[in-house]
Amino acid sequence: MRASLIQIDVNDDESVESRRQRVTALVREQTDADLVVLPELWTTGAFAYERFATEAEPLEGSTYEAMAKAASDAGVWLHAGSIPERDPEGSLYNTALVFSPSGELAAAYRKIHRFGFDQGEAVLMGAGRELVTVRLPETTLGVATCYDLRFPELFRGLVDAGAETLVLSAGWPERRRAHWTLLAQARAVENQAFVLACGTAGTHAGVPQAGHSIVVDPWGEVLAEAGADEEILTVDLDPAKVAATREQFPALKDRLLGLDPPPHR
Ligand SMILES: NC(=O)CCC(=O)C(=O)O
Repeated sequence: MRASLIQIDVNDDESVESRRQRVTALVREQTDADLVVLPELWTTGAFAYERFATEAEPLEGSTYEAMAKAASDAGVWLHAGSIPERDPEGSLYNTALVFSPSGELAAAYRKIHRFGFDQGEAVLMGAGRELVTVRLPETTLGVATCYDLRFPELFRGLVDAGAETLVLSAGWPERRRAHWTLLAQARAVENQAFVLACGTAGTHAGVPQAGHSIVVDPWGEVLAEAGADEEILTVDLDPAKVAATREQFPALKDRLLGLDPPPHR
């Protein structure tokens, strides 16, 4: 299975419409990939809080339409990153969209853990409540967004729901890049799953982005890592490695919490 992570440069001096067109063209070029992944809130920028309300779209808005068409033009599964979604009642969500190779919406995931403590996304956006997995022919995706990376219980829930490839779109800042790499590897090792984590490059709203999108295998080995600038990171994965790792080193079967206590010896 070939995956391409498109680490987009998200800068304030490019308009949303220009970036949307540029990214659509990049996705359409990925005809050799099975799965294409984009970052979090790449239209506005994950830290451009003042633009969330003005740039918010209905679920089936301009970005949805462009990405659905790009997925079908390229014939790829497309995790289109996330959009600032405005629901019919007017509430905002940070919503990731996944399209099938025929351009159908396969899943929408509203980010569960919002970043900012008592400001920014945490107060502007509503919280998602549902875990989302997507069955592909080669693997099952578990979908998560940026700050979710810090919450291992979410990923364990995705694994319990059948996920073998954990896909994270992000707008992670440079100043916490060490956490990004460490946590991506930790999520892969503890869940014995692939982790595909796609971030942004550039600087928006005064926040330099980490870049360094990363692909980690179920043993925790880094298969590919981007640099700091806009880049397409392409990697070939063997989906059978998940089952092989879980069989050869069956740590997931030794979980005790939530199960019956071990018998007394
Ligand atoms: N957009 C985000 O969720 C940022 C997360 C972040 O900066 C962090 O967890 O650190």
